[in-house]
Amino acid sequence: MTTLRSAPLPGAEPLVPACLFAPEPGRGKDPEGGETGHGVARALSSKLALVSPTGEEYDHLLGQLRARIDEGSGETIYVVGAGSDGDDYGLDEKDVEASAATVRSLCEHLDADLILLWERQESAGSVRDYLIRRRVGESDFLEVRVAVVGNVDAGKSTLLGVLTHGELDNGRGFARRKLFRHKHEVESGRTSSVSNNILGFDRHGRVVNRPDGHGGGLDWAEICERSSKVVTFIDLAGHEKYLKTTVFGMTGHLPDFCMLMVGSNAGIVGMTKEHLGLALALSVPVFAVVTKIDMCPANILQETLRLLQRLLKSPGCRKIPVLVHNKDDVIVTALNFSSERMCPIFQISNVTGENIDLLKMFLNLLSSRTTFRDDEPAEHTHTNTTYSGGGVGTVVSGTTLRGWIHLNDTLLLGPDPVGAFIPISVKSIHRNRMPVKEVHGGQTASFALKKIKRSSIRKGMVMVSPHLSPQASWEFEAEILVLHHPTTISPRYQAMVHCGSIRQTATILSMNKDCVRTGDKATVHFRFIKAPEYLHINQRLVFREGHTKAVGCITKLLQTKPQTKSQCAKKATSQAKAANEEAASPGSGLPPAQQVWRARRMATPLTLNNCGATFLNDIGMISK
Ligand SMILES: Nc1nc2c(ncn2[C@@H]2O[C@H](COP(=O)(O)OP(=O)(O)OP(=O)(O)O)[C@@H](O)[C@H]2O)c(=O)[nH]1
Repeated sequence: MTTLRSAPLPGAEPLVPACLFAPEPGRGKDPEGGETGHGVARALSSKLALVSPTGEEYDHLLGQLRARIDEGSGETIYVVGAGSDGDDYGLDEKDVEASAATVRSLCEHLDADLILLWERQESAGSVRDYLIRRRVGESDFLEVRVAVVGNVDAGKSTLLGVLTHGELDNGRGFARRKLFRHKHEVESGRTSSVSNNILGFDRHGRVVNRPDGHGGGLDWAEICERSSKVVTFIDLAGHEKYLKTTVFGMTGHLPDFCMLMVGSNAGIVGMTKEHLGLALALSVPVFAVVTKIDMCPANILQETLRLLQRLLKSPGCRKIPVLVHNKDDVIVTALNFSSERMCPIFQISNVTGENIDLLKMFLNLLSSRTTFRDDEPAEHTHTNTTYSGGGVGTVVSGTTLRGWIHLNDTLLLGPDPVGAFIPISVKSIHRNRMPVKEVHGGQTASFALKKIKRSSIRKGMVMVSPHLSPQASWEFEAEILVLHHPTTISPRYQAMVHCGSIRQTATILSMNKDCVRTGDKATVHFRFIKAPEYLHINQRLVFREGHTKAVGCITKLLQTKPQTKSQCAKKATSQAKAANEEAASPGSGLPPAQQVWRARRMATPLTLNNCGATFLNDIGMISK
């Protein structure tokens, strides 16, 4: 059992090693009759392994399952009746029941729930897939973050409305109305900001969210209380106008996975490739959802699927697209999804509800990619700040990257404009609006802070354990790859750096080449223009300005010492002067090359279709 069911897909790595054993006579003994580890290992690989294990074998199983649950951030998929020793898959009814009883007993030992996902018939009998999920208390739940991207009108907000409010769409924007936050979004039907929506699954894998009608809807805290897993969707804008916000959503909200939405009638248009490229650059595993199959002629749907698969297989992408048709496909793709190469494709309709169940099942099987260790010092990044009345004060929200944060902990908040960190105390903690006493790495949370002004908090700030002795950097070195730039990039060029939740303009001070063009790689020395930031080596970054895009990785942190007060005052004066000049004559303060670029950009407004294709062509994602 616990092998990757059926043949692994080409190039996909099995999620778990083959294992498990059977208590056949002589198993686990060498020819002289002595016990051997090798014998147990061989036994572990048989499909009969769980039928009636010996004490030693049971302990092995327990250890193995515990390790796999830890590795899977609290859950794993277990296959009963399929060994890796070459025997035909399947067990007769008696053996399958005996194996299920063993798995149930293992789960009880580990305080985990056992959910039967699917039973199928193979040549030698039944094979069962189980989801095993560690039980969590009422105030805890497993968390997975999914960024939702795709071109405008692909049906992103509508799908989230359908999933999280349990009501189908009418094809004219009914479902998305429940999600929009701004009046102009309701009027235009376009998402402009990053918004979060949650979908809860209970311990039996059933959806917790309920339709709103007749007072049946649940608020976020109620959903979280009743869920053992909560999928948080980060709904991002499809329109190019809001690309800056969408890039921030992808880098700052640290999604575990990316759901790429494609309207079957429109096909691979506009920002689809741009968003896919962004997910690839940030190494976020992608699954695709093709919507509107209810209204799309069969030949157009097939053409969209063909182009999507071609795009995913192309050299720049190197994914393995798999069309998901049934529960079996869902389990196989979920098992292999963490390999990053597999890309399941769902075909759904928000109006008829076709295949929405398969998508929900898949979402329930996704596990967080954040590995978490108990002994790491705490680190939390901020993506949002609000002020709450009623004595609550300033509330910051974001993702805890490492360690534990408890109520009343004292942490260091920073960096401020001069790179300093100040001690703060955590007054209250909420996860998805549910009050909790602590959070750990991989979880999103909001913290109410004592004696902190809202104006002193900005995006990109962190809250870290004092043990980390944090230092902010004005300058850093990064290896970058230019995905698209109309001319050349050279020193003194400025653009926005997105790095985690940091979003700040930086200047190129120097590079290991005179200039770089589309497709070039370079080692670049950057300097932030406004404030130093808290960075890590190996952190991914996106560097962009208009159509210019580069991706990279931080290789060196430079100038970490805070500046002196006089340096700061001097800088503030020169910045104020530059701002006045810019206001009087826009663009005049830029280096000459950028002035030309700016003038050209002003003259040619961005169009929907020119950006994404060029971008992926540049990185060879479209095979010519
Ligand atoms: N017939 C049909 N219409 C759909 C389906 N999904 C979405 N729609 C309609 O398509 C339109 C666009 O859907 P949205 O959810 O606003 O698209 P979006 O991708 O969120 O667009 P932005 O927020 O601007 O990025 C709405 O009128 C929906 O009712 C579907 O599966 N079938």
